[in-house]
Amino acid sequence: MSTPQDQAEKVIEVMDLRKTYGETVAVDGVTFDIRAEEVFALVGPNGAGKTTTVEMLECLRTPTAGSATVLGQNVTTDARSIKADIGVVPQSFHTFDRLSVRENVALIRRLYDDGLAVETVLEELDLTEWAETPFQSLSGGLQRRTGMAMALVSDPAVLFLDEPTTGLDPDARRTTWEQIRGLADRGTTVVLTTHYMEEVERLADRAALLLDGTIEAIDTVPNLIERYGGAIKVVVKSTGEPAEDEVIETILEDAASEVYRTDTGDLVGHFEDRDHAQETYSRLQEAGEGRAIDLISAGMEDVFLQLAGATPDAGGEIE
Ligand SMILES: Nc1ncnc2c1ncn2[C@@H]1O[C@H](COP(=O)(O)OP(=O)(O)OP(=O)(O)O)[C@@H](O)[C@H]1O
Repeated sequence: MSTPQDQAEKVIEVMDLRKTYGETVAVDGVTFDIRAEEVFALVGPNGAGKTTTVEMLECLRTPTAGSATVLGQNVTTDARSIKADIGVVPQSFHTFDRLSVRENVALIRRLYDDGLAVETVLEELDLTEWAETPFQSLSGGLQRRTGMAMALVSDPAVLFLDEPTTGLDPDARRTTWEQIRGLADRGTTVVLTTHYMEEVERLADRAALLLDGTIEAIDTVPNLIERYGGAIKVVVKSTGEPAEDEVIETILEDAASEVYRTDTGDLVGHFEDRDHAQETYSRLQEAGEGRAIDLISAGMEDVFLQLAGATPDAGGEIE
């Protein structure tokens, strides 16, 4: 049965795309599509093939085999016109470091016949206050934001962001998420690569998990979590007095599909059903009289753990 989402306009269509560098298979035959106005995340640890995949879509690398279209145009034969229609913010990008934010954005604007007014883009990304500041004097977060402004001033239908918040502090990361979400809400299709699972949960409509050049799973974020995230957990923190846990333990034993005690003495119950977990959590709170009890939902970290056997650290490594 086709759903409304299936019928949404496909902005990018990828068929059995492959890229090898000598003996190294970087992308091993991936097939997926990206729909209009969604935020689509390619996730995976270092070396999974995320950058190579998007660089083929950005027409920066030639596929070894397979095919891909961006806005109906072929990445191998229509590179010039695709490049004119997309915006790209790589992890590191070229600017004139001594020129101001406004001057850098204006320089890019001049390369295009059509596009947005420089001031509009600066406002959209909350950069007006920094417009006169030389690029080299900006914080990492503002430099990244200037890169986004430079990519957006041509008014692209699709924006590619390579690890948009790597190296940013939590505040700058949250601001970036809000701005990216805002762009998608106003009609830009956003394709991003990341190894931050929280970023995927906060930002992405759909995600594809890449491992060793192949797609292990692809779906909406809630569907991925429901399918691969595993149990919802209710955790009753230890008081150091196991005798105090009798009533609590009985409630958990009766309700949960599995109950165990951690090394630190916390009691953990697993639930498949959210409502059942919530109801048990409420009963435990009543019975526990002020005991610390947590209801922990599954998330993308759990999805990654399930599919890759480990979660990536801040640097994207999973060893
Ligand atoms: N120019 C290149 N020449 C040779 N091998 C390459 C080249 N670029 C990437 N690779 C290899 O291809 C594989 C996929 O790399 P890619 O950069 O696409 O992964 P990634 O998921 O984007 O990783 P990261 O998060 O580190 O950017 C890796 O084994 C990498 O070493």
